[in-house]
Amino acid sequence: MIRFEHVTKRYPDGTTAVEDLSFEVAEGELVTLVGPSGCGKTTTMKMVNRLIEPTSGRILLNGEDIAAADPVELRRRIGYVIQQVGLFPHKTVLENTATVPQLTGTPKARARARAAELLELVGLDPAVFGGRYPEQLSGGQRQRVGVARALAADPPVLLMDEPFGAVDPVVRERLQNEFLTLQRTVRKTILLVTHDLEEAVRLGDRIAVYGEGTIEQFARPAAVLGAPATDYVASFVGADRGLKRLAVTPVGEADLAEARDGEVPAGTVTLGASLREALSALLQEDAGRIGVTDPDSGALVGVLTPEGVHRALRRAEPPAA
Ligand SMILES: Nc1ncnc2c1ncn2[C@@H]1O[C@H](COP(=O)(O)OP(=O)(O)OP(=O)(O)O)[C@@H](O)[C@H]1O
Repeated sequence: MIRFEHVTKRYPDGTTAVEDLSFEVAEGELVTLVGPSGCGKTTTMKMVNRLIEPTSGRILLNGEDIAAADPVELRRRIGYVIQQVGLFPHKTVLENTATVPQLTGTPKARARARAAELLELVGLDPAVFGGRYPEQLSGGQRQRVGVARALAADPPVLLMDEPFGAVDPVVRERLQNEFLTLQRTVRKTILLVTHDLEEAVRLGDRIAVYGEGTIEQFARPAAVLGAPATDYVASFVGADRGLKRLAVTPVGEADLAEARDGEVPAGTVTLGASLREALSALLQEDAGRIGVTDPDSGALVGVLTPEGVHRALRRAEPPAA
């Protein structure tokens, strides 16, 4: 779907931002680009929608060399979500979301109906939030509008640059989870830039770990955590791999104990929530057990205890390095 072939970008002052990059993102795949500041992630991404032109090499979108495409037409096929969401301050949430489809000729009523659906999809009730202005939203809500707006034009490809960067860790984790659920339905081809390894691991089907201007490892999250390809990746992944795994390991049915007769646990998480979320809920409960509910029906599926967390972590043990 997106294919980089020996792409190098040198800026006019001589800085080499990326060197000889080759990788491919499959259709419907979410690839995260992660690495320290200045390693070339944003440059990589902006070359896909031609905000930046490569010095050499080429980028193919669906087999077509993007250098031959009309940039405006190209950007219509590629959604772009950035950290500073860039909502129009004088337009309501609904108007912001409906902007692109309206620009491309969708009749106003239809664009708005679709915008309302998308707001619903990103967890914002259009009846409550549709009429608000961006300044009347929290940071997390603004980022959801940014995602809804990018999806409104229904582009097959999404570029996301630190899309959940501006919110606190708890909101961030919730947004990431919602986004993953959403991605299961919309199946866009996504390149997502982050400097946060946990985010990269949690969201990515595959991760590109950047060194300086080159990709050190391009692999599935479990492989990056469990079998770092180079010393650089190993040190970037860090010593606390076990803890990071909490964030990317979901609570599964096999980890649960049966609820006691008539038990109504005070704290709950949904099946599929991360172990980190579950552990955080567990630590707040004196009972040492929390309920786990079905994400669709809300019914109690079982209870999770610290032993269950341990079991889940062992189940998810990555391959030895
Ligand atoms: N217009 C420019 N002119 C010269 N050098 C640039 C330009 N834009 C970026 N660079 C340099 O290219 C390198 C890669 O920058 P890039 O923005 O791609 O990094 P990044 O990995 O996205 O960093 P961050 O996480 O800090 O956003 C850096 O050394 C940066 O200083």
